[in-house]
Amino acid sequence: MFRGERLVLDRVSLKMHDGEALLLTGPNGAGKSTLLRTIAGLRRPDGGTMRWDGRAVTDFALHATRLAYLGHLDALKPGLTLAENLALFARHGEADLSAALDHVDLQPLADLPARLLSAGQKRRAAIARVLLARAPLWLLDEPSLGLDAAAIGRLGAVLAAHRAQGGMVIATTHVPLPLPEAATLTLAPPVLSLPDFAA
Ligand SMILES: Nc1ncnc2c1ncn2[C@@H]1O[C@H](COP(=O)(O)OP(=O)(O)OP(=O)(O)O)[C@@H](O)[C@H]1O
Repeated sequence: MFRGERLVLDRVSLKMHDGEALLLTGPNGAGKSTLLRTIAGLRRPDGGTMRWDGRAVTDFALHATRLAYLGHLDALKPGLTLAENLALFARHGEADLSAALDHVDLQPLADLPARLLSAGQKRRAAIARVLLARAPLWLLDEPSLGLDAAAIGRLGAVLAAHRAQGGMVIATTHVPLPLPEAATLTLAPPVLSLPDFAA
């Protein structure tokens, strides 16, 4: 996988089964987010194959229905309330929305305009959105970023519940995450060459 002129990921291979979790680690610039976005179908690999249940992924619209992606941006509409924002993703009704808010302890803020949420509250809202997707594969880019200790505990609970139901989790992180028995894939530091600094 190239980013610009630079080969960022090369000969990376991974396999996941139901209920498993994988931590992507490595220094800044190693390609963790790039790998996660590639698995999410948001970037096309320059080489290699991605398979789901043994079949090459070619229909990326279908692939998108299998996963929930949590990136660095919160993607909340600032003028809508938290509940209105999440309702856009609650395909299984109000009870589902309410349960998701409970899981991240945001029920009391449901009617607050999203622009008034703190950074950690926005992160919790993004986790609620992941829950609402009801997808088997969760792709989480630094999910604990900005979360306080209590919120990290609740994140651990939702991750465990997801895996107990056969769900899979791939998460990038620079800090320990509440993901017991997760495998770890450590990406190598980026190789910087003179052309990287040119122009
Ligand atoms: N839009 C872009 N164009 C060119 N190169 C990019 C672009 N975005 C990222 N890169 C480069 O791709 C490499 C991998 O970036 P990536 O964001 O995947 O790393 P990361 O491991 O997630 O880093 P971090 O720990 O800082 O989040 C970096 O060297 C970065 O400079």
